Parts: sequence; C-alpha cells; structure tokens
Amino acid sequence: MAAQINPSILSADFSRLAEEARAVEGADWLHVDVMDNHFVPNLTLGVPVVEALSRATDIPLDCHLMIEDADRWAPQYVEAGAGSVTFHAEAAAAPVRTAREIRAKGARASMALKPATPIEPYEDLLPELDMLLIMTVEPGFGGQAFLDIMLPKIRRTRELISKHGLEMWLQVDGGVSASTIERCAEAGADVFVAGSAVYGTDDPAAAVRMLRSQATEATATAAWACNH
Ligand SMILES: O=C(CO)[C@H](O)[C@H](O)COP(=O)(O)O
Repeated sequence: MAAQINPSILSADFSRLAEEARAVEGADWLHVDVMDNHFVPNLTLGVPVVEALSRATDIPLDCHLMIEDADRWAPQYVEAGAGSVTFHAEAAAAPVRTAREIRAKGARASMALKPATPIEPYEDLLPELDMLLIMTVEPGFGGQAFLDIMLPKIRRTRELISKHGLEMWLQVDGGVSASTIERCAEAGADVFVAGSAVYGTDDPAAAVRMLRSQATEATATAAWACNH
C-alpha cells in the first residue's frame, strides 16, 4: 500500500477552512486537530466545525482529539462525520470501551501516545485499534521540530504490530517534512500527518504528492515492509 499523507489543518487558514480542505485534493485523510486548552495549551475547534468540514469535503476526516475526558467525547466525533477518531492514551480512562464505541459507530479507532508515553503497556490493546499514533513533537502546536528520539518507539511499535500479525496503521504526527519523512517510513510508519510541510507551501496538493512518493519509496526498501 502507498504511504498515506494526512495534511493537518492546524497549519491551514482557519478563516477559509472549506477552501483549505479543497486545496489538498488527493490527500488520503484530512487531519483535524481538536484541542481543548486543558490536555494541551492550545484551543482549536470542536464538534460543530467537524460537522461543517465533513459537509465541505469528500476527503475523510481523521480527528485527533487532544482533549481531556476523551471517553465521553470520542463517539460524538464519529457522529459529527469523522471516519477515524484518535484519542490519547493519557486522556482515556477506558481506552478499550472507547475504541469499541468508535468502531461500533462505524469509524476507525485510533489511540495516540505523547512522546514520554511508552508503547509497551498498551501491547495487549493493539487488536482493539485500527491505528496507533506516535507523536513526534509534544502535542499542542504546529511547526515544531521533529523529535528523532521517537524513532526507536516507532520501530518497537512496528515490531509489536508484526508480532501480533495485525493490519493496523502506524501514524506519526509532528515535524513531518521532506527531510524527516523517510526516517519515519524506514522505522515503520505508514501514515504521515504533515501541517506546515503541506500548508506552508504554495501548492499544498503538490506537497502531498511529493511527500507520498518520498515515503512510499523509503518504505519499499525498509526491512519491516520487505519482511511483511
Ligand atoms: O497534532 C499536532 C500538534 O499537536 C499537529 O498535527 C502537528 O503538529 C502538525 O504540524 P506540523 O506538521 O507543522 O508539525
């Protein structure tokens, strides 16, 4: 499968969100950063904006909830039109129940880990998930530098996915650009969130195509993909 590129609207012009969604035609998913100013020190958007975005674009919505009380809110984002809902392990009291509710409502269930949260305690939960998101910056803001100290965690997570024979996706988010995407792909990521590397360019759709081709090429020679 070709690498998937999910532009993050955190780096888009919020006064023209519908147009900005259309500007990345060809993207696999539109990554929607929901922040509540409690789980992270930033405030973005909520359910009504996700409902409006789902009417404005045919690109499926990949909602990343950087909010407290994720168990309560996650199902509401499926109802709002998200095709994939990611909650944070650090914000979910009942991650298995929440993942099952997301799936039961018809969306892909995903869980995110902040940089200091290890994957190992969550190994037994992986079959409950369609995607695992490894944050490669501290969540809260776009435009931060990629944390390459996360590469070993990406590798270990890919090994766990292979060990359990799972088809789940492995997403990375934060500082993903032309100069970091290949390292992420080689380590085992197959879904890439990119904010400034897409919306910070004159041609966001071309940036998506370029990043996808770089990541797909790096994956083709990666040991994890060759042994798959
Ligand atoms: O979740 C996020 C921040 O918490 C954003 O999706 C992420 O930072 C994207 O921006 P960039 O690609 O510019 O780093």
